[in-house]
Amino acid sequence: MNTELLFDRVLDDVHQQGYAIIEQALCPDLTAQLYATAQAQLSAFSPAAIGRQDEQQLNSEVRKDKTLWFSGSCAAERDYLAVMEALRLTVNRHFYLGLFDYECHFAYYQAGDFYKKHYDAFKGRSNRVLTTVFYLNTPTQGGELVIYKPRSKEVAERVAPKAGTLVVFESERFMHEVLPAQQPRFSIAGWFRKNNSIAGVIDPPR
Ligand SMILES: O=C(O)CCC(=O)C(=O)O
Ligand SMILES: [Fe+2]
Repeated sequence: MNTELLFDRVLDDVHQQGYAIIEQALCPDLTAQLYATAQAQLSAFSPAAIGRQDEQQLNSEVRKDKTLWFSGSCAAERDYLAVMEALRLTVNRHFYLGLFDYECHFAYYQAGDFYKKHYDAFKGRSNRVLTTVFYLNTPTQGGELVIYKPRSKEVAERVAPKAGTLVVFESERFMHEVLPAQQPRFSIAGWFRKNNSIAGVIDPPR
């Protein structure tokens, strides 16, 4: 999909419903290169932490995936970041959200790994405005992303991870979870942030 069409669909769907789910969002070559990049660095992934730096904890009750922050050292990472930068500028032009940067990591869920219901941001406490999830492979079973309706226990969407699918949603509005993976599941989770700082500390630090 060309980026103009992609961005139009993200803008429309986020505007209308607060989230967008777009298949074949990036060219298959780039998706494959990102997948290869993630796999090549597998030994560098580490158990994901939850909470802010001062209170960061490993909580394997809540999430089991392993993550690796982008280093920008590979061409595929830089190409992905360039698309997200263009999306950031487009979103800012249309929604005046004042997004000032984007951070992302690879995530790897092995069979049995999950991420229980959570918000990526809490009203007034975080600077994460928009969440992005981009899937790098297509497990045939398990690992669905479940997005809940705002202030409700009802499911809004159940997304089967599929290589090339991009999901974007408003971080403060949508509770979501990752159901237990049954096969290896690779993705890139990212956040557009606004420039909040709490007690002079940019939040959230890595
Ligand atoms: O991988 C997904 O589908 C969502 C991951 C997620 O919710 C997160 O990393 O915060
Ligand atoms: Fe999340």
